This record gives sequence, C-alpha cells and structure tokens, in this order.
Amino acid sequence: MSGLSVRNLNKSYGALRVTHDLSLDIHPGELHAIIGPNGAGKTTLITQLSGQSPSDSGEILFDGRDIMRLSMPERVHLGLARSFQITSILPKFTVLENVALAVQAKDGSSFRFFRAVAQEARLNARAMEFLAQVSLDQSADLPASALSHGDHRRLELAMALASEPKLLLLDEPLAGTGGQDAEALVDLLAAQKGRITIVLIEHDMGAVFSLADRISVLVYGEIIATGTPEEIRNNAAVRAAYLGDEEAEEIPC
Ligand SMILES: Nc1ncnc2c1ncn2[C@@H]1O[C@H](COP(=O)(O)OP(=O)(O)OP(=O)(O)O)[C@@H](O)[C@H]1O
Repeated sequence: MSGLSVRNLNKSYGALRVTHDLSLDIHPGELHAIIGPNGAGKTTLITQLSGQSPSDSGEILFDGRDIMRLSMPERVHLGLARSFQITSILPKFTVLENVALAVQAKDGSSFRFFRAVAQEARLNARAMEFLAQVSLDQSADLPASALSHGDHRRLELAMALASEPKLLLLDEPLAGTGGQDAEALVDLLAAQKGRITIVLIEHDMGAVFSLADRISVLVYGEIIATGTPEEIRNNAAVRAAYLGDEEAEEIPC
C-alpha cells in the first residue's frame, strides 16, 4: 500500500490563489478524507494529485518518488488513480464489458474490441470478480445505460478497482445518491479499507466521519487541521471555519 506526501503545494487560477502552500501526508493504507467549505479547493487539490492539472510549485511524493512532473497516465501506471465526478462509462456497452475494458487497460494493452476467445474469457472472469466486489454481478449483461444512478456509481467503483490502484482518489462518490444507495456505497467503501489507500472528498459528513481513519480540513486552500474524526469533531477552529455553512450542522457531535 502506498502513501503520499505533499509539500508546499501551490496553484492559482489567474489572480485566484486556490492551493496555498499546502502540506499533507497520506499514510499507506489509511482512508483519509478531505473536507472543507464550498470553494475551499478540494477538487482542485485532487486534480493536482492525479496529474489532471499542473501545480505551480511544491512537491508531491508517491511512495517517496517525486511525481510532480509526471502526466496523469504515468501516475495511473504507478498506481495513483482518480475516480468519480468524471465518469468514463460507455453507456451502450454492457456492465461486464465496461469493467473488462478497465481490466484490459490495466494490463497495458490498448482498447481492443475484438479479442481472442481465451483472452476474452480471462478478462471477463477477472471483471466478474470486481463486479462481485460491488454486488453488481447479477447485472453483468445489462447495458450500462440501464443502471440506476446508485448502480452507476457502483460500476464506477468497480472500474476504478479494476485498474488495481495502490492509492485511489475518490471525488464525491456519494453525489446524487441517497438513502439505501448511499448506505450501500458506504459499506462498499468500508470493505475496501485496509486494502488500498483512499483519499476521499465527500460532502456527506455522516459518511466521512464513519469511514475516515483521519480527516484533513481545507479552508481557502490551506489545511487548518488534520486528525482522527474524534479530534476533528472537537476542534474549535474547524467548527468556526464551517460557521454559516449548512454542512456545519452535519458534523456529527
Ligand atoms: N478551472 C478553473 N478556472 C478558474 N477557477 C477555478 C477553476 N476550478 C476551480 N476554480 C475556482 O477555484 C476555487 C476552488 O474550487 P474547487 O472546485 O477546487 O473547490 P471545492 O472545495 O472542491 O468546492 P466544492 O465543495 O463546492 O466542490 C473556487 O473559487 C473555484 O471557483
């Protein structure tokens, strides 16, 4: 399992300084949530970590290796992957085919839609394992477009897991879900704890406080506190930062 060290990271959009001299340690194997008020810079930070958008300055070390200048595909190849918010599901393909393509991409082969029978069987068997992990194996033969929103999110998770990341960046995995769908997704994420390192951005505070080993709080591009859910819950600066934000009431007491 892999860890991430971020030192003095910066990013501006024009005159707007979004990530501000940010330092953060993600320990191998932990589920580390990053929370903060709207516009604090959470998604921007994730895009910087994934390599989707370049940083202005600072240092990002993945398992001790400097990855600042690596492209997003190069980071994925090392085992640092991002999921959610940007979906790559092919709606006309079956659920199984979508995951099989993710397995195939991980294997290093380019997307090929016509495969040797033996290779196809191996890919499908592997894909079924990931579908079973998210309890979608019963829907393997459905077109992805036929899935409910909650099942869509499960499929995205299966595809992310199929890329076998060492560290997974999850951006609002519960967005648009509620009730039983959200609970089921929380259970699926809980089941991944200890298997891979997870960095989680999520607005559902109940989910964050139940899932996270540690939480960092981002305000105006700076980390103002890092600690266990218990420590963050009792941190006066955190509560003050959320004052006037509707999520403040959601921080579990
Ligand atoms: N591509 C961009 N160009 C210009 N400004 C941007 C861009 N992306 C984000 N911003 C600005 O950067 C700031 C941080 O945005 P970001 O989306 O990272 O915050 P966030 O904490 O993820 O917000 P939310 O919780 O609302 O999703 C905001 O003021 C936003 O308007």
